[in-house]
Amino acid sequence: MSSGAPRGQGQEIRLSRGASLSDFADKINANPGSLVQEMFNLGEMVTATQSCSDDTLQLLGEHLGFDVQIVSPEDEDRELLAQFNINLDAEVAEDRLVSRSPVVTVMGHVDHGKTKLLDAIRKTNVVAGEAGGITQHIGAYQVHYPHNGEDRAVTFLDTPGHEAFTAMRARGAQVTDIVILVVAADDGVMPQTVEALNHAKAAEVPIVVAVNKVDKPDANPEKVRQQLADYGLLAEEYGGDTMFVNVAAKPGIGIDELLEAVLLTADASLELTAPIDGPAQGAVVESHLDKGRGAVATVLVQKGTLRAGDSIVAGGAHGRVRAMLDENGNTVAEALPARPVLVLGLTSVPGAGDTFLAGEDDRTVRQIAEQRQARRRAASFANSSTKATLETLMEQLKEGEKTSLTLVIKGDSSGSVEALEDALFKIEIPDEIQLKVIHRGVGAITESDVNLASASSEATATIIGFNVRASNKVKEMADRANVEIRYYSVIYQAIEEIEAALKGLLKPEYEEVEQGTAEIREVFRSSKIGLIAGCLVRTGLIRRNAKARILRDGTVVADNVTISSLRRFKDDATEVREGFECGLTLSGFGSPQVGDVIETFEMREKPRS
Ligand SMILES: Nc1nc2c(ncn2[C@@H]2O[C@H](COP(=O)(O)OP(=O)(O)OP(=O)(O)O)[C@@H](O)[C@H]2O)c(=O)[nH]1
Repeated sequence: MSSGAPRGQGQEIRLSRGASLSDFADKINANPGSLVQEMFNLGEMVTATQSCSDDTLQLLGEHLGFDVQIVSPEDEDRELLAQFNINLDAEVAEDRLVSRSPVVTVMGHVDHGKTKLLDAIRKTNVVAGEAGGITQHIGAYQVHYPHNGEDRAVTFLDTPGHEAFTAMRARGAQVTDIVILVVAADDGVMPQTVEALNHAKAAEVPIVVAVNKVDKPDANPEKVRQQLADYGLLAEEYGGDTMFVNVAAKPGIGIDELLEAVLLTADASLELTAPIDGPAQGAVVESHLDKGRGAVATVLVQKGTLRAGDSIVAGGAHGRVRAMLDENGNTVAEALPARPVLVLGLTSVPGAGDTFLAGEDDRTVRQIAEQRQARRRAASFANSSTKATLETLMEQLKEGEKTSLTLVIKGDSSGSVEALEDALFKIEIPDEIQLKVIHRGVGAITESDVNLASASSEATATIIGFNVRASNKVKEMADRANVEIRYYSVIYQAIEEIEAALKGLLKPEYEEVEQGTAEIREVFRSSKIGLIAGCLVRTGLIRRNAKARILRDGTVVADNVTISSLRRFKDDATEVREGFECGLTLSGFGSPQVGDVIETFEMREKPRS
C-alpha cells in the first residue's frame, strides 16, 4: 500500500522546466509512484517519467505543501556552471577593462542590398599586397578603419537578416552592439524594414540607417528619413539622434561615411570594453560539419583571450582548439574580444547562439558539455510531450462558432519561427476570425506535424514550412490527410499570403438592396391558399419568393416575410412591375390589412475591401 507522498511546509523546491514526477519525487525523497497517485487524485493521469507542464508541477506542489520554482534553461545553465565554480557574470575590475571594437549586424528588407553592402564594406579593407588568404565566408569578419587618427576595427556579422539575430537572442547571446538598417532609397520602408527595426529596438541596440541605392534615378533618400521618423527614428539633421548615411553599395559609394557613423554611434552611446586577460567567453556565430575538418564553429570572443590549445566548451560541444583561422584563411594564434575566428577541434557541432567558454581543464569542459546535452535531451523530450493533444485541440476548436485559420509553423531556427509568428499576429483581422497556431517548432516537417494538423477536424490546420521541407513520405501522408503544406523563405511573402487566406476565409457579408414596394388594396380569403393580398406595386418590382417586411403607418410590423405566391389576374407571375396590380400571399405574416405596405428586398454579397 502506498503511504502517500510526504507533505511539506512551504519549502522551496527547484525543478527545471519540463521535469517529471520522478524528478519531483527525487527532490522531496518520495516514491515516484506516490506522486502518480497524488496526481490521479487531483484528476490528472501522469506517468512517473512523463515531462510535466509548469501548471502540473505547480499544482502538485501546492497540493503537497511545497513552493515549486520552475527554473529556466538560462538559470539552470548558470547553476550548472556554478557547480564548477564558474561565474560568467562576475564583475570585472575597471582597471582590467580595455576598449573593444563594436559588433554590427546588418538588417533590412529583402533585396534592399544587405549582401552587397557587406561585400562593399569587406572590400574597403583589402590591403594591397596582403594577398595569400582567400576571403572565406565564416559568418563574421572584421575591418580596420582609421578614425580620428586611430586604427579602429569594426566587426560585422555577415549572416544578414534578423533570423540569425533573433535566433541568437533566443539562445541568450547578445552579441550585436549596433544594427545597420539598410533601406533602399527607391523602395522606401517595407514590412521587413519595420520588423528589423522592432527587433533592434527590442534588443535595445542603437541603429545606424544606411539609405542604400542612392545611385538609382528614382532614389528618394529624404522620403526614407521621413518614413522612419514615423517609427521613432529621427535623423540627426532633423534634430534626432539616429545617424542616416546615404550609400550605394553596388558602386561602393558612402561606405567610409557609414563606417564613420558606426564608430561615432559606438563612441557616443556605448561603452565598449571587455577584459582581455582570463579565459575566453563568447558566442557561436555559425557552425557546421566540414567533411575534411570535422566540426567547425565561428565564435566571437566577448571577454578574455582565446588561444590555440585552449580547451573549450560551446553549448553541448567540447574539445580543444586545434587551430583558429580568420576570414582570410590565415592562422590566428590568439583572439581578443570582438574578434571572430573559425575554431577547429570541437568534437561536435554547437548551435548558433550557443555560448562558449574556454580555459577550463579538459575534464571540466567535457563534464559541462555532457550535462548540457543531457538537459537538452530532457528538454526536447519535454517539448515533444507537451505538444497539443487531440483532446486539447478539440476543446479549443469547440470554443465559439468563430471561423478560424489554424496553423502549424515549422522553421529553420527558433528565431525565424518566432519572427513569423509575431508578424502573423500583427495582421489586422476582423473579430469574427481567429488565427491559431497550434504548434511551432524548429526542423523539417514531420509525420507528427501532419497528424497534428489533420487532427484539428473542424478546420484542418495548414502547415507552414519556413525554409524547411517535408520528406516525400510526409508529403504523401499530408496529401492523404488533406493537409496543406506551404513553403516560404521570405517572411513578408508568408504574411501576404496568409493575410489573403484570412480575407478569403471571411464569410461573405451581405447587404440589403431594396427591390420594390407594394400597397395592400384589399384582402380576401381563398379556401385553397388562405389570405390573399390584392396590391398595387408602388415602386420597383415585386418578385415571387422575395424577402419582405410589412410596414403599417411607417412602422415595421413584420420582418422575415416571404412573398410565397404572386399572381397577375389568374396567372402565376414571377415579377410584377411598378404601377401594376397583383395578388400575392405572404408567408411569415398572417394578418395583412388594407393600407399595409410590403417592402421587398434582396440580399446581395458585399465585396470585401
Ligand atoms: N543600383 C543599385 N543596386 C543595388 C545597390 N545595392 C544593391 N543593389 C542591387 O539590389 C539587389 C539586391 O541586393 P542584395 O545585396 O542581394 O540584397 P539583400 O538585401 O542582401 O537581399 P536578400 O539577401 O535577398 O535579402 C541586387 O540586384 C543588387 O545588385 C546599389 O547601391 N545600387
